[in-house]
Amino acid sequence: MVEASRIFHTTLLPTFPLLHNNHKPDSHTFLTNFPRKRHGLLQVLHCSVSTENETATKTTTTQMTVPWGCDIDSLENASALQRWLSDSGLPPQKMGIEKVDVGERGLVALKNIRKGEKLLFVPPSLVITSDSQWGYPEAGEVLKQYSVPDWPLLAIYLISEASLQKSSRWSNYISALPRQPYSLLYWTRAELDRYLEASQIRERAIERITNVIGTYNDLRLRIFSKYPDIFPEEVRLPSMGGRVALVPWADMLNHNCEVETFLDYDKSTKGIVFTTDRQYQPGEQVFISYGRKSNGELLLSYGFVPREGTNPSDSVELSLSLKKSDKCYKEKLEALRKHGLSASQCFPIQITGWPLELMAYAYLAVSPPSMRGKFEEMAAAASNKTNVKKDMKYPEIEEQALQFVLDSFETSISKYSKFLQASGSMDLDITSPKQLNRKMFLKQLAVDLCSSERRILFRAQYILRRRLRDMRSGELKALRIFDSFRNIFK
Ligand SMILES: C[S@@+](CC[C@H](N)C(=O)[O-])C[C@H]1O[C@@H](n2cnc3c(N)ncnc32)[C@H](O)[C@@H]1O
Repeated sequence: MVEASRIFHTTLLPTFPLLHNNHKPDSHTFLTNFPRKRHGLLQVLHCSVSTENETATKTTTTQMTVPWGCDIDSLENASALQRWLSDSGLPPQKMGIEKVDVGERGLVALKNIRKGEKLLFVPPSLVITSDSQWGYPEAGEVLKQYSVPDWPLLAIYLISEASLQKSSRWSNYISALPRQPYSLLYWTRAELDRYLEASQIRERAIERITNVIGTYNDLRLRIFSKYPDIFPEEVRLPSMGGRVALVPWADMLNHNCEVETFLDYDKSTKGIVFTTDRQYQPGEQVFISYGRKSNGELLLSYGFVPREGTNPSDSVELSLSLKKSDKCYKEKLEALRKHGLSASQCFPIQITGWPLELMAYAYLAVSPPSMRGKFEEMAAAASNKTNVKKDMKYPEIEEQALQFVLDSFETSISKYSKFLQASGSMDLDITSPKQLNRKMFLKQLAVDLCSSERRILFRAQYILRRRLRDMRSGELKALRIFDSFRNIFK
């Protein structure tokens, strides 16, 4: 549970237009007028994941939005949250919310903090889980009756509570959430295609969005349609990041790639804690780790990209493919499928190297028909099965395999370079200043991500070129020695 409580609202909630009738209209999210009192969830469920025009075009001018969350750099709501948490049982803290250089708002040490010290102690009563009490209990009961998994349940819970506004127990928390998350879940398909064409993270984002939509459609068919009073037809759920608890105070902590400390449940105090892995002076920002994630994964889930070269867990996915013209294409594909792989496969590349599985795939891709007896073992070594020998060596095709990998690196690098060169002059297709900020920001995130991914590929390219050069010059030397021997024995 607590493992999963590394919850970050940005993955769970989008911009959040709700039904209400006495708030300022928003330029890109609109809501229908609905009587608030009777149907808590009716209001709740007329919300949309979209921050794009899509929403506006489907709604009418009489619709209004309820403000929710705040600007990411707003301290006012964050301080109100801190006061409410203290009043609700959060023990005195050695950290306070402040404006910070990394992550806009964050938790900053108020006193000296020792290495190895436990911090936070958020009691279970202040953690949002699938067992939390619903402000609108009918909806909770229906969802539980259908055993809805934790993450969609929590997302619906938050929507529901947000619609209750001040009368929700969590209103201070909800008001402190950043209104505009930049995780890839909130990028439109056009934005993903335009800015992340070079990066494999685009596919991951599309996959995850498809997953969320699939879950929503499933819920709609199975549950919402059966309870139209509670869940009306127009329901649209926000994206949901697959987390199972929300920890209000803890999720003010920003991520640092070099920090090795994660949220945990402390049995003795029955609270959510983390143990510092370094000391902090007063005024220093305190960080946790959101997990050992690549820059692409951080952008995907949390909407930020760490500074280039600062993430030791950074990696980029390289796609390798069998050639359709390969005489043994069918046999190779069959061998791959047997081990859960396909004709096109992604492998993670780090600045320190690439996995053995990638080389095994490359061996298979370049091996001639005379090696068909080895296809099976090559495919097994390329798979993520751990009980097979991975460090295969086939000296007779090693050079071709390395060249094949190098070619794949170079194809990928040229895609990144094309995007990065074009990004300077990219027409953003903007119709409003608000959109301009968003587009500029997304473009910058894409540029940062692509630069860091290309950097890893450049390094890999350099290593491979050297390896091939050494190999070829070694062969040349051997050939020369062989020739001189031949001359001696002539
Ligand atoms: C759990 S919240 C942390 C609190 C957040 N800064 C706030 O003001 O609400 C996670 C969000 O903080 C920001 N963030 C966290 N770590 C960051 C980092 N290292 N660099 C930039 N932004 C970061 C991202 O917007 C992320 O989605």
